[in-house]
Amino acid sequence: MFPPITRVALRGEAILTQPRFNKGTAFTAAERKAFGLTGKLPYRINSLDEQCQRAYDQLQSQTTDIGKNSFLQSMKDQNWVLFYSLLTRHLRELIPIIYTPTEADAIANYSHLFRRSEGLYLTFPNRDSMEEDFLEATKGKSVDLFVSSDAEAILGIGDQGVGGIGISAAKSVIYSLIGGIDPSKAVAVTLDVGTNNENLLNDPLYVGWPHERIRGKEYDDFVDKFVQLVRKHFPHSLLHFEDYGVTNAQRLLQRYRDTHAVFNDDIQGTGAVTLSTLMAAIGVTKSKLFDQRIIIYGAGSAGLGITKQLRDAMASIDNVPVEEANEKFWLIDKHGLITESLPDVREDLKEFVRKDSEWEEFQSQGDSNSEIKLLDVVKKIKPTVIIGTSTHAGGFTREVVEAMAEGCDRPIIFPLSNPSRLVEVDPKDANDWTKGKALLATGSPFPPAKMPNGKDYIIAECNNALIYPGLGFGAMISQSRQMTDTMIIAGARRLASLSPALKDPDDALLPDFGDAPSINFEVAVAVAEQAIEEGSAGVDWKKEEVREKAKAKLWQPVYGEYVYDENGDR
Ligand SMILES: NC(=O)C1=CN([C@@H]2O[C@H](COP(=O)(O)OP(=O)(O)OC[C@H]3O[C@@H](n4cnc5c(N)ncnc54)[C@H](O)[C@@H]3O)[C@@H](O)[C@H]2O)C=CC1
Ligand SMILES: CC(=O)C(=O)O
Ligand SMILES: [Mg+2]
Repeated sequence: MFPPITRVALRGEAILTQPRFNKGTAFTAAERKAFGLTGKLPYRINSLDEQCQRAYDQLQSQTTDIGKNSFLQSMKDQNWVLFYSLLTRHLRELIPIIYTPTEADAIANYSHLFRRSEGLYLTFPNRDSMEEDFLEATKGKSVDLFVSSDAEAILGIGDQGVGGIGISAAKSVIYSLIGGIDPSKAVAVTLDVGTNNENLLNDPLYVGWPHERIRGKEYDDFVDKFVQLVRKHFPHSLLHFEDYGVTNAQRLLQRYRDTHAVFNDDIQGTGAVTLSTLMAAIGVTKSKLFDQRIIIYGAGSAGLGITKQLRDAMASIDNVPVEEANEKFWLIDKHGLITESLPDVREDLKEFVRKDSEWEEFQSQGDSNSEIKLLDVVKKIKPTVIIGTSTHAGGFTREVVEAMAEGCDRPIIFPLSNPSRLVEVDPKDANDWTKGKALLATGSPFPPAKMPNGKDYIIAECNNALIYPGLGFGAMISQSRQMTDTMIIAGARRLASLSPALKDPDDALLPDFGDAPSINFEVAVAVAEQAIEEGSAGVDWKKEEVREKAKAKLWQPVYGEYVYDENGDR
């Protein structure tokens, strides 16, 4: 339960400008007296409902999504309970404003929209004072969660330099809104190691470090200094990595995952939510994971994370050797199908490289035309599943989709690139071109498509936000020292079990985003139960106790009663 009484050491202007404690017109008469606020507020005392109504009316007067995003950003700077209450009451409507797709525009325009600090800015030229900066930002806090980004690959919009704080802050808000994590225990961090985005470097108003990205040992040492500060000062916290460039993302996860509870959302979160969605889809097609032939279009962080997650699940659920499961994947990147003879293939893709001998008819065409294109692969292998994580808008052309539909009864098509404008195929088109047979999920929200029988087909939102808050909350409440693969699979299986398509095959593959809080709670329970069962947990709970304990730890946006105490919180 929310603590009924909070002891607060701030008075007057100081409490009104502290968003964690500010209640605005909802301060009671007794609180106004105790905190020196009687002359600082108008007479009428409002309820939270009334405040939400007023804030919602004000929000509606904003005519653009980016205007609404800025308005909500200001609200977050003023009053957390009101901000999160308003979002909770209008979840489906407002998540796209504070997250994908609108947040992508806010990040791209970060230096022009800048109003005030959103978290911890660790900047390469200030590396010598990193510990002081870190301690200043975390002073007096018991931090459970750090959400960090170096902004090299923000959503599908690439390198955004210091604007990366926007994705850390948005992901952190989702943790509180959907995952029930107390926002006072979370810190959003940007590691500003420069940017290679020419537009930002040439922008006189750019507020980040205007320098090309540092690489190699200097980069590694800088990140390591940050990770070691997290480990030293908050050994039980979860460290979330978001939107790092593909090479660093994989390396950092491998480097730290045995020593701290680290989590890469693009790799592990996306892998998990896609596994859940695919499990729901194969429930409809009544087939096994191992029966699938899967094309991954865009072999970056998300593409490879999904591939490995699906491969591991295939191996464990269908009990097949990993090498055999690897054979079920065809990875395509910007130079076509990844085959033995393709130059400069990343080391981490090597397990999934296809043999040249299987593709000779395409490779004999010579030089640059020898790229093996998506359509070639679709025609030859007749995939049952095609997943897009390429940022290539429209990459799943009509020809591709129709060719796929010729090769299988219910094509499973997940164009997952964000924001919406980068989707590989508009789900409405994929639905029309397959005459309503495709089983669809996208990364950003899309309106329903019309089935041939006139009914709406709801497009599932296969976005890691439907699962990562629960994965994180589960790991945190169980005080797990690691986020293990088995904990992630437990969360993914729980999410899959909640799919509406299990009851009605014409229904959405995933639960509605409006239900994300209760869905993520179920995920968290599954993760914590698994952590206890396998011995990863730091708490000595019994599995049967997890649900009740988790409920008691959920943060909720409601006003508690405040008492002035000079030794209280500030
Ligand atoms: N729905 C979800 O939950 C998530 C969606 N995503 C989305 O997936 C996309 C990729 O994100 P990351 O993997 O983090 O980026 P990334 O930069 O690591 O990967 C993108 C990959 O696509 C490849 N690519 C670019 N153009 C291509 C083309 N024309 N054909 C084939 N491949 C091409 C790139 O070479 C790169 O390997 C983004 O749009 C992102 O928003 C990412 C994470 C989660
Ligand atoms: C959803 C997400 O993490 C991404 O698009 O990068
Ligand atoms: Mg991401």
